[in-house]
Amino acid sequence: MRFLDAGETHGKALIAIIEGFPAHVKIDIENINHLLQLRQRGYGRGKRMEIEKDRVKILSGVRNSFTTGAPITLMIENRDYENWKSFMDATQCDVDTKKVTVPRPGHADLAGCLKYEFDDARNVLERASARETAIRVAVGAVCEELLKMFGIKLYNHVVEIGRVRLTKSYSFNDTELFEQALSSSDLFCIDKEAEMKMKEEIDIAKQIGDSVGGIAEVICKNVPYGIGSHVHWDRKLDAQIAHSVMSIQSVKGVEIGMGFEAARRFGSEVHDEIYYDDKKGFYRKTNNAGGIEGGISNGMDIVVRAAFKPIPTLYKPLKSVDIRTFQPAEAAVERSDICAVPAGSIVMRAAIAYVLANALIERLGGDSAKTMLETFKRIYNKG
Ligand SMILES: Cc1cc2nc3c(=O)[nH]c(=O)nc-3n(C[C@H](O)[C@H](O)[C@H](O)COP(=O)(O)O)c2cc1C
Ligand SMILES: C=C(O[C@@H]1CC(C(=O)O)=C[C@@H](OP(=O)(O)O)[C@H]1O)C(=O)O
Repeated sequence: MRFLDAGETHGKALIAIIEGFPAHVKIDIENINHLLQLRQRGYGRGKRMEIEKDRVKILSGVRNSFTTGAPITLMIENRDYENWKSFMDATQCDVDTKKVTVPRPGHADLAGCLKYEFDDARNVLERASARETAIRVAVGAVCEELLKMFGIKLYNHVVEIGRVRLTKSYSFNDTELFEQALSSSDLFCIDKEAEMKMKEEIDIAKQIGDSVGGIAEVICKNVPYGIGSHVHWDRKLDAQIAHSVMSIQSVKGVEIGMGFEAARRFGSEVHDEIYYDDKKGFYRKTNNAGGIEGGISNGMDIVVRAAFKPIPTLYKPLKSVDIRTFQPAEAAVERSDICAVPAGSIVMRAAIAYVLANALIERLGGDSAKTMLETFKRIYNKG
């Protein structure tokens, strides 16, 4: 399976084409829209989210709610396009107004202008923008529909905002807690006390014209052993997850399981010892590996964390240089999010869902989900 996406942040729409998705998967469009709405939420989002009401349109590959095996085309319209038409039209538009000539440190503006030879960062930021993550969430939501058929479920939540960490301990089996956090917390946080402090952190950033990042976690449950492979670098599941998650705008670090902490411990404190029971088969008492050993899922929960840097656009702008005059200037600012970690956690979930679906298709043979289910039952003795 593969997918391409296209679309500018203030353009007409975002589009994705998923190719190689199996037939016979039931697609509930409201499940996709639900995740799109969650991605729009989160304390610290800016004014743009008041304009957009993301809903997906399925243009191909699905008939009467079931996939046909043909390429699936997804589209999300940008409501804000109406306000930008005269600057964004493909054939004729005003390219001199809304020019961005003072690049924002931390955004793609300067590097993009240098590489693509522009004196207007608008040509870069329109595509670099995390608006693109809306369509990636739609792709991930379609993938989740396939994963659900095999009992695989993904949960996302926020564990740190700026200097504030989650203090409440939790088990990866606390799935109700994760679900509750999604429906009742506007930070997707399982800990009410930490959530209050996280909001304060965002409020402080807002008051002083700054921005703030954080860490989100995704837990994937019921992933069968044996997806991904040790045999080649680009087939390793942990590598594919890291690639997919790192490609999300503003992600600067990805951890699986114990992650960076493992580097600080002795081997005996890190590796999950192996036990065997006639009923359970092989099992572990710990999951520091985060469900992946040697690039292959080992049957434990897959646990991924990502570090999101603070948003680059600051209302109190950083120092920069005008790319036409080379004179010092303050970085550009129109409007911006202050914190996008909750939204980022949904994007992360989608990025991982795509990787897991792809690896499952490879493992089980992916033309028809019916055959996949039969193979699944045969290998794993289920059902
Ligand atoms: C959901 C989401 C929303 C974002 N919103 C903004 C924003 O409003 N303003 C901004 O400058 N950056 C925002 N970003 C981050 C930038 O898109 C990102 O930093 C930029 O594209 C440069 O890429 P890099 O951080 O991966 O190097 C957002 C990121 C995410 C994931
Ligand atoms: C539009 C989204 O996020 C945008 C990501 C973004 C950026 O620079 O990455 C900048 C902002 O866009 P604008 O400049 O139009 O206010 C965010 O709102 C979205 O998440 O759907």
